[in-house]
This record gives sequence, structure tokens and C-alpha cells, in this order.
Amino acid sequence: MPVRSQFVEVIVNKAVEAVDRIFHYQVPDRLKENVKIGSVVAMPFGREKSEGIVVGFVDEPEVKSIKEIQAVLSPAPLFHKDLIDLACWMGDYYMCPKVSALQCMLPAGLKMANEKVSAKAVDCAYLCDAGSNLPLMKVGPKQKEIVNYLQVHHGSPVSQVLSETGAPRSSLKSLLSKGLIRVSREEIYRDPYGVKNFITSVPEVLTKEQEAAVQAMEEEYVSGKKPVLLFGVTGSGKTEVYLRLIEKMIYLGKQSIVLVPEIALTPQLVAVFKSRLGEKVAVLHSGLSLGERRDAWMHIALGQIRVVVGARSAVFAPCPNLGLIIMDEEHEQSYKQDNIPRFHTREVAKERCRMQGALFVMGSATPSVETYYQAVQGAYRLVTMEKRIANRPLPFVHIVDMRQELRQGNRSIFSRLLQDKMVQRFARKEQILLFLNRRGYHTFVSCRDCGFVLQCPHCNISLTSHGGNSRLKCHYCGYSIAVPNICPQCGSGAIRHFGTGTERVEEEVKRLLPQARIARADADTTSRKGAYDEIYFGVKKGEIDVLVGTQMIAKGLDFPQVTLVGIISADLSLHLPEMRAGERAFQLITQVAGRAGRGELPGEVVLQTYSPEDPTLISASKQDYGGYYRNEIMKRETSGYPPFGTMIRVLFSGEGLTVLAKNVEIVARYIGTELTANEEILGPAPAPLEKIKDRYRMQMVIKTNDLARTRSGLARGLEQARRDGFPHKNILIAIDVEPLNMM
Ligand SMILES: Nc1ncnc2c1ncn2[C@@H]1O[C@H](COP(=O)(O)OP(=O)(O)OP(=O)(O)O)[C@@H](O)[C@H]1O
Ligand SMILES: [Zn+2]
Ligand SMILES: [Zn+2]
Repeated sequence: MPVRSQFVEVIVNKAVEAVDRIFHYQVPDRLKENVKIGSVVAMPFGREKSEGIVVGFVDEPEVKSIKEIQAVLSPAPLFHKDLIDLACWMGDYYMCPKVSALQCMLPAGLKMANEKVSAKAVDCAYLCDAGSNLPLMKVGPKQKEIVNYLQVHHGSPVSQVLSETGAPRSSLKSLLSKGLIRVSREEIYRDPYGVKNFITSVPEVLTKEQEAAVQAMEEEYVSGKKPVLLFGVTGSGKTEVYLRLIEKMIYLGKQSIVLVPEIALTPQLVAVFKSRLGEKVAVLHSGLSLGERRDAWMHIALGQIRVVVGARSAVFAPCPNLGLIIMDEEHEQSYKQDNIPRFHTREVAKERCRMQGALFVMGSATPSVETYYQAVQGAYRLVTMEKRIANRPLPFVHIVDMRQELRQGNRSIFSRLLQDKMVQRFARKEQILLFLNRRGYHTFVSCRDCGFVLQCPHCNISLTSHGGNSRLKCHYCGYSIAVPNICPQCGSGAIRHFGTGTERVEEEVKRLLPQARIARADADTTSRKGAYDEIYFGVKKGEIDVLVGTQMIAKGLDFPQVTLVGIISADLSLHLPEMRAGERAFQLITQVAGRAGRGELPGEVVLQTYSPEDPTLISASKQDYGGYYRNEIMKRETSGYPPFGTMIRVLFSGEGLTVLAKNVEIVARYIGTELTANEEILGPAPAPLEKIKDRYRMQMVIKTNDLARTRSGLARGLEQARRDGFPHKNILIAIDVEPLNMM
């Protein structure tokens, strides 16, 4: 883009509220050619030197004594105009510095000005015109091999040419000296999946529902561009719908972004996409090297990559030619970022699609209440797939009352029904999935005499036993101690373990089915790179009989041989002190249950609980989303929770409780005076997790039906408080707009 003016708008690369606005600078003549929108520049700022991002041009600067840009730090603009606009939108919407949004858009290997990682360049060989007329020339057989190879593989890396033809380097050199080939040094794209071979089958015919879904979405792309909710039961074949839509985009010359909750837990989707779309796809993965990440980013920006698959941050892939964003498992919590900028991928994706005229498709078997509500209201287009592929039935769910089991003398963690079915399935060589939303061995340790529960001294939450029962660990900060023999409070020796974690389930399976091949998938067993893939492909290939796991195994997995799913305790997620506890429990149970009976053999689920009459569990057991939704939406309406109102959470944290409480009270008063009677303020009060990593936490939650008004009131209140010196500087404030996690 040519420089239209000599003044530019710059955002300073410092994530501080006080400088979160646009500053004007002059561009000296010597830099005019290089300063573009999206360039990273060096400039004086206050008394120091700083770096910033050019976000626009202005005809007239707002200040008289304007300073000059000193240098351009990025060889090419780092940000596309669309992404700069998106970052500004995020800054307003999520009340974060615009530069924080810009920073999180860059891949790790590309941090603003200090581009540590360079592209990988290799020598590539090409045939010259003379070389194409080879038969007339006299060359040796090895040289001929090279020429033949290059006729098919024009521009291949030299190392590849030599290894594929078996020719020595000297042959290549003599071809060079005869002017038959040429070699040039070029950047190549490091495709981390390039070497693996993925093979999957392509369904020849779509089901009627799939066909209708694809058609509805194409229609929406052409005419309305409303966001689409693809509400399809587990195993209805949503992936195939995504693929067809993407193929259409490729045909139209458009790029697509596919968002998944967690890429490491999506080996199957990656495999399907890689095998079907080949080198047109880039998979963004936290396991990528910095160089690989940088390469992918550059090739996306150049439009060479047509499909980007990745987690949250892939929503910022620098696609100049975006046609489509797909968000799989729309309801997943991991789409919300927990640290600054605290954005929800769904909202950012929706806004980006609106800005770039692209289609936004959300897919789920258990949509979030908010999204489904929008679809029912007509703000989104609702596309439904009610049947599984080949009309396979949804699995039957047995609810087992664990109180009854206990009364009848069964002290095992497995009900008799589950035990019987496990034995039977194993004998029939069918696979079993056991789900428990808690890792470790036991969930807590307590004293039988005085009731003392061993807690983390840094986090105020109970410790979980691991490694058989030898150690206690904190799941928040990693603190760990050996299990004490006597109670630290009363000195009694009656220390006992309670509750169940995945480690213990695994051990019980070994006892019940000594011959079975068992695997466990949780945060403890999958921390090593590639560990999850091994487990996944192990189950897929039938090398594992029983898979025990946490919510990791609840999502999207397609194992046709799994005919039994056991939910060891459905109660864990149900009773959290959270407005969304019921919603999460419903989603989790429906999703886990949905792993059974996806192949030719029908599936069954055994759901164990201490509250069998809970309406959420009952809807989930029938996989009755409609029934669940009607019940939940009524509760939300009565209490003014989303989608009927929205919330902002203001979380304060500090090291001393008294100082914190006092500061919070003062700041809350400043905020209170700026809000209206239409805003309901809850707190300030201690957060449910009162202390994490030695920091005490207090929060206030503002409920509102006018986010814009509340945001500006809150911003004014905080600004006033800061001006008067509150809160003290080691107290941190985290603002979360539309929070998902209120713990
Ligand atoms: N038209 C088709 N004909 C035959 N098989 C198909 C067809 N479409 C999809 N399948 C197969 O059906 C299975 C389920 O599809 P998929 O995994 O996409 O379901 P899903 O809707 O994403 O389910 P979930 O929400 O549980 O992840 C896969 O094994 C897939 O290969
Ligand atoms: Zn801790
Ligand atoms: Zn005690």
C-alpha cells in the first residue's frame, strides 16, 4: 500500500491501560517507502525508546510538536488491516489493552520486532530450457536420471533429488556447468505432518441430512451470512459436512479456518483433514517448533495454505482471503481464554467473519445454552441432524443408584451391572471406555477422628493422592508431600483416603479383568508429547481393550468397536458451586455416552450416581437436549443469567488478606458510583477458590443487560480509583467480560 501521508497512527507495544490509545508520529522521508499499516516501528516514547505497531495514516496530527519514527523493525507488515481492526474490537469488548490483543495474534516464533526465527532455506533444482530438450544431448545415465526426475518434480530440493535418484552430487554439478539445470536458494515450508501418511476412507454418498446441511450452509454463504449452528447428534457425521463445505471454499479460492477445542486431543480430525486435503492444510499445534509455526503463519498470509486447523489462537490465522470459520464442539470451555485478553473464541470468530464477509459455522451435539437460544430466536441459522450415520441407534443409558449398591453390600467402585457388562464385553472382544472426571488415586485425605482434610498450604483446596497412595498433590500449583501417618491436627492415626480418581479406576479394572490391555488418559499420563496420540491410535487399532480417562476422552472420538461406556460417577461435575455446573454435566455425560455404539454394533452406557433423580442426569441419559434446554432456559430467565443478561467479573488478588479486603472495598465503592440501578452487583466477596498460589482472591460480579453501558461505567470507576491511588500496586485486577469460570 503506498504511503498517503507522512503521519501515522501507532499503538505502543506496552500492555498498560495508561498508554492504551493511538499516538501520532511523523514518518521521515527516508522511511516513507517502508512504513505500512501493520509495520512494527521504533520510536521515542516519553523519555525512552519504544516499539509500536502502525495501525493507520492521518492527514493531520493531533499534536503540534510531533515526534518521528526512528526505524522500521519488521521487514514486512506483521498485521493485516483486518486483524488490526479485530484487535481494536477486542480491546473494547473485553476491556483489555489493544496491544494485548495484537500480541496474542502472533505465533510464538514471531514476537513483534525480535524475529528470532528465520525461515528455513534450501537449494532447489530446476530444469533450464536446454535441459528440457535433453534427448538430443549426450549426458551420462545418472545425469539423465536427474533430468527425468526434475521433469516431473520441478523445483525439488537438491537433497531430495539426489536421494530419490541415487545420483552423486558430481552429476548434478556437471548438469549445472552445462547450463541444463539451475539451482536457487528458496524458503521452504516446514510441514510437521508432511512425512506421515494418513489414510482414511471417503464416504461416497452423503446422508440426506448431511446433504441438506451442506446445502443450507452454501445458501447462507451466498445470501445471508448469518452464523450457522450445526446441531447434530453424536455420530451424525458433522466432520464430513465440514469437509464438503471446505472443499467448496477451496473451489471458490477462499481460505477456511477450523477451530477445535484442543488440537492434541484431536488426532482423528487432524488425520481426516490431512488425508483429504493434503498440503493445502496447516495444522497449528502447540508442539510445533518456532520455525514451523513461523512458516505456517507466513504461508497462510501469502494465501498458499487454504485450510488452517487449530485451537483457540487459530482464530487469528492471517488469512487474507477468508471465506469460512468452522468451530467444532462449540460448547467447549477451552474456547475461552483464561488470561489476558480474556476472549471467547466464538465471539471473536463471529466478529471476524462479520468483518471479512465470511461464513461462521458452529457445530455441536450439545450446544451451549446461549448459542442454542440465539438459533431459536433466529439470530443464527439452525441446521439440525437428528440421526446417526446408517440410522444407528443412540446408545441406551442405564442409570445405577450407587446408594442402593452400598446398601446391598457392594463396596466396589463398579456397580454389579457395570462389572457384569465389562466382563461380557471383554469376552466378546469389544472395547470399553470408562470415564471419571477426576485424576489421581483418591480425591482427598481426611482424619476419621477430627474430620481434618489435608489441604494445599498455598491454594486452600484439598490435596489429591497419586502414585498408589504414597503422595499428595495440589492440582492447582503442583505442591506435593508424602502422605502423613498421623493427623496434623489431632495426632490420631486414623488418616483415611476418600473418593476415587482415574488411577484407582485403572487398578480396579486390572483386578476385575487381569487379562485386559488397559490404558489411562489423563493429565498425568499424557503430558509427554505424542503420548495421547499413542493411546488414541492404540484404541483405534484394537490394541487396547479398556480405556480409562478424564474429560479428555469425552470429545469427538470415533471408535467403532466401543460398545460399552461406564460413567463412574456422574455427580462430580453436577454439584459445583457454579451457574453452569448443570450445563457442563449435561454436555459431558451426553458426549461421553455418545462414544458408544458408533460402529455396526449397538452401544450401551452405565451411568453411576448418588442422585439418580436429578433432572439434568435424566435428560442426559435420554440424550434429550430439548428437554434439558427447556428446563435450563427457564432457570436462566428467572435469575437473569445469560442469555437473558450478561456478566462482568472483577477479580482482585493480593498477598495479604486484610489489605486486599480493604482495597477491594474502596475500589468497589468507586465502581458502584459509576453504575446504574439496572446493574446488579454481587459482592465483593471471597472467590470460591479463596487462595491460589499464595494469593488471596476476592471478586465482584456485575450482572447487566447493557454491556456497553456497564463497561464504560466500570472503566470510569476504575480510572477514578487509580487516580486516587487504589488499589495498592501489588494488588492485581483481572476483568473478565462474559466469564465462564467463576471459581
Ligand atoms: N455419509 C456417510 N456415510 C458413511 N459413513 C459416514 C458418512 N459420514 C460420516 N461417516 C462416518 O460416521 C462416523 C461419525 O462421524 P463423525 O465423527 O463426523 O460424527 P460427529 O457428528 O462429529 O460426532 P461427534 O459429535 O460425536 O463428534 C465416522 O466414522 C465417519 O467416517
Ligand atoms: Zn497448591
Ligand atoms: Zn485428626
